[in-house]
Amino acid sequence: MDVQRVTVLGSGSWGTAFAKVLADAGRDVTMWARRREIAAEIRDSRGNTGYLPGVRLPENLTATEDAAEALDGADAVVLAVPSQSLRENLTRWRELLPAGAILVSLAKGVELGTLKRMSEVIAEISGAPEHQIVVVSGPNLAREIAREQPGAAVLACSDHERAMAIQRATSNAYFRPYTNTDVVGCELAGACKNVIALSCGMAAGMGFGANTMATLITRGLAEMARLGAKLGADAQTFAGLAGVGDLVATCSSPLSRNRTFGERLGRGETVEQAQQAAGGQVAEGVMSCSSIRELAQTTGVDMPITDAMHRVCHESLDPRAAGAELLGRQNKHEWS
Ligand SMILES: NC(=O)C1=CN([C@@H]2O[C@H](COP(=O)(O)OP(=O)(O)OC[C@H]3O[C@@H](n4cnc5c(N)ncnc54)[C@H](O)[C@@H]3O)[C@@H](O)[C@H]2O)C=CC1
Ligand SMILES: O=C(CO)COP(=O)(O)O
Repeated sequence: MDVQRVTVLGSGSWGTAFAKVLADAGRDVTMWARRREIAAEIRDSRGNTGYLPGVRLPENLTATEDAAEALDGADAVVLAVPSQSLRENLTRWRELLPAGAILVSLAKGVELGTLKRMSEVIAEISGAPEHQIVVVSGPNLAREIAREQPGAAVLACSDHERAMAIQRATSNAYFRPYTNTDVVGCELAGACKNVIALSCGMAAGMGFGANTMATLITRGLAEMARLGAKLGADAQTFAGLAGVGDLVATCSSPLSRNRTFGERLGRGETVEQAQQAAGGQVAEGVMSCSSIRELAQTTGVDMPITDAMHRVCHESLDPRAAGAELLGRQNKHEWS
């Protein structure tokens, strides 16, 4: 199975950085951009300054605002739009997807309303079987990868051959992708860590230090892993790149949009103010805290940090009151 021609649908931060990873691994890449001027900038000036300032894109990467043109003849199609817009976007693209193309999901979220993981949404809308869908997860802050800082990722797919085809298509001097067959665990971990990063940002915004961060990261990991166990994920995944790896990167980096969003809330800004400051870029945890909370409630899993983030973001709970509530919960055994 050879993947040479790849289409990336979405030209935001991660879509562009991932397109560069593919191009630097020798693939021919065409990006689709919603805005004509972004497609023109990528094509003509080799940059996407709004999302990745200072990054020069390789010559074997081009862009168009025409989805049909972008998708023509693709061996693999990378879906690089925010989770809550994936259904709507994919519905417009589904007739254009080349038969048999591997569908690669970059989004980290759980759909509001349906509570579906992204690969489930992709299978439903595209009609593709699950073994044709590869999920990318791991500690992948787009700006670091676009600057060619060394990093790794997980490519999860029930079909090892397809995971390996995408592995070959993304391996380069600065990016090391590993394969994994635990699609459920990788997707849940990627979605949940954004919510925990919101909480860490919030704690930082309130002036708290390393102990508070480590507590939120560790107890966040515990609640993510509980949800994963309930939904059939492999426990090992949470100790790997998609679990603790992504959690540590996102919770501790000022480059994370989720952490930054939380930090603004912790400093006393409203959700609307934090949203405005994000300048149209997505902090997935703000929506996923609600869908993950509902998923936890319907499956009987205790996720107190996620519940608190939902109430801060959507029910006007004050971040300090949320912190006090988390500390005031009934005492318990660490692993109960
Ligand atoms: N930025 C990062 O470092 C990483 C992001 N991700 C995930 O990848 C997914 C995409 O993220 P980014 O590329 O960073 O997002 P972004 O906000 O930087 O870009 C989103 C792209 O999707 C397009 N788009 C199409 N329909 C849209 C809609 N209805 N609303 C908003 N944008 C729409 C935008 O025009 C833009 O090109 C997210 O689920 C994110 O969690 C995963 C790993 C790293
Ligand atoms: O998923 C990410 C890093 O792996 C990016 O996190 P943010 O969306 O918070 O920037």
